This record gives sequence, C-alpha cells and structure tokens, in this order.
Amino acid sequence: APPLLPLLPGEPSEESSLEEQRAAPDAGSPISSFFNSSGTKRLPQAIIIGVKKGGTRALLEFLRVHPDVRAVGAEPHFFDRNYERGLAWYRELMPRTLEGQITMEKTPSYFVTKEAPARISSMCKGTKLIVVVRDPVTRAISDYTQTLSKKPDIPTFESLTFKNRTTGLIDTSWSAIQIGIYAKHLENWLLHFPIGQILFVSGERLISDPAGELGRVQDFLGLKRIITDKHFYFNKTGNLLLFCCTILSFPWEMSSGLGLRSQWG
Ligand SMILES: Nc1ncnc2c1ncn2[C@@H]1O[C@H](COP(=O)(O)OS(=O)(=O)O)[C@@H](OP(=O)(O)O)[C@H]1O
Repeated sequence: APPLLPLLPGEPSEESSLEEQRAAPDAGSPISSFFNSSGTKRLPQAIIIGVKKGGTRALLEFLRVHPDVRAVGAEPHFFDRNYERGLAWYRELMPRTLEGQITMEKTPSYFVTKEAPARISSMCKGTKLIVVVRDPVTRAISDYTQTLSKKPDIPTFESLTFKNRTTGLIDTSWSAIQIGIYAKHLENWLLHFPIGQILFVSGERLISDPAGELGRVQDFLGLKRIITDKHFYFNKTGNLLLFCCTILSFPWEMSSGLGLRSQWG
C-alpha cells in the first residue's frame, strides 16, 4: 500500500522528476496567489493518462496557457499509487477554477495501470481522456535513457530488449517494451470508456506541428481555439521549440532532452 504521508496540494510525489517539480504550482508567487484566491477546487474533467515519455509534460504545459484550463503541475498519481487517500485528497490537489474553466492533471502511468479505467470511470463516466502516443521504439529508448541517468549500471538497451539476439525474439515483459504495446493497454480502457472519449495525440506532431495538435486537443476539450501557431516558434538551431505564453508574457522553452525551463530562469 502507498505510504499515507500528508502531501501538500500540488506537492510532487517522491518519484517525480526535477522537470515535474519545476512545473509544480509556484505557491507563493504573486501570480499564483492572485489565481488561487478565487474559484472552487474541482475534480478533473480531463486527464492526460499517458503515455510515459510520450510528450505529456509538453502537452500539459502548452494547455496551461489556455485561460480556460487550470492544471496541477506535479503528477498526482492518484489512480495508481494514492487511491486509498480518497477523492477529497485528490480534489484538494487541484487548482481552483472559475465557472467554465477545465481542471486537468497528467499522470502518464495511468495508461498502463489495470485499475485506473474503472477508478476514473467511477469518479466520473464523462471524464475526457488524452493519450500522447509516440513511436514505441523511440519511447522505449527515452524511457531507458531516463532510467540509465539514475542507474548507470543497468544492462545495455539491446540486452534488455532481446530475449534472443539471434532470433530477434523480444522480451515483452520488460517495462520499456511493455508500455509501448498500446493496443493491449487500450483494450482495458475500452471496457470502461467509449473510444470517442479518448483523444490520441501524436508525440511526434507535438514537436513538428504543435499548433495543429493543440487545435485538435482544444476542440476535443470543447475549448475556444486560443492556442495557435502564433504561440510557437523554432529558434535558429531548428531543433529547439520555443513556446511563448503571451498571456503572462512568460516565454518557456521546450526542447528535446532539455525538458522545460523558463528563458528567464
Ligand atoms: N514540445 C514537445 N513535444 C513533444 N515532446 C516533447 C516536446 N518537448 C519535449 N518533448 C519530449 O517528450 C519526452 C518526455 O515525455 P513526457 O513529458 O511524457 O515524459 S514523462 O513521462 O512525464 O517523464 C522527452 O523525450 P526524449 O527527449 O526523447 O527523452 C522530451 O524531449
């Protein structure tokens, strides 16, 4: 059972990355106290449920620019690790919203958690679900690279991937491979949600055509298309995607492997 330690609202869980912690609500800043002082904490109406290393952080941070979206920055891990804490605990993590605003969170491990679909459905059958999918091979490499950075002594990617290098037999029980068998996990979700309630976002297009993907996401969420191509530009090196939050005049930089950082920080 998960440890029942009292987490503060928005506090990242013990396994959250630095990237997540940087994106956690900046309690105490003048801007956040202004937004946090009014409205009501509501359970999320939309959740980014996966996939790990698909580009979920980028998507959530892009969406947070929308004035009708409020999201918890850190991953709550409610429907996998913290379910015993109860819905009141979960709601407490959420930012306050005004009428018409959507509450969101992202926890990519939900997609591969057997219990998550039934649990989310029992919270609200109408919850909108978003899955950022990415080529399973590059996803697995990204996953492996993250683990390697924490545990440099793990075996090579190749030796973990193949049961038998000569026959090419793949070890589908290795989590980096297992997570990428999207169809298998999806079956579990379709037992509880109609396909129309699940939006698949391309992790690749989130980099090559972010405005296009964000258009689809805003439509799916029933939001006015406010995030457009005006919010994105590539810098001169071509591989850094810069994202401008014009509402707060706060430029963020999203880049492959570099995560999210303020250009001012
Ligand atoms: N703008 C944009 N669009 C799409 N994807 C982007 C973007 N920016 C970063 N990235 C890449 O997303 C990878 C991290 O995915 P996640 O945020 O889902 O990771 S996590 O599961 O929350 O740890 C991670 O992939 P790798 O660099 O291959 O590890 C990020 O580089």
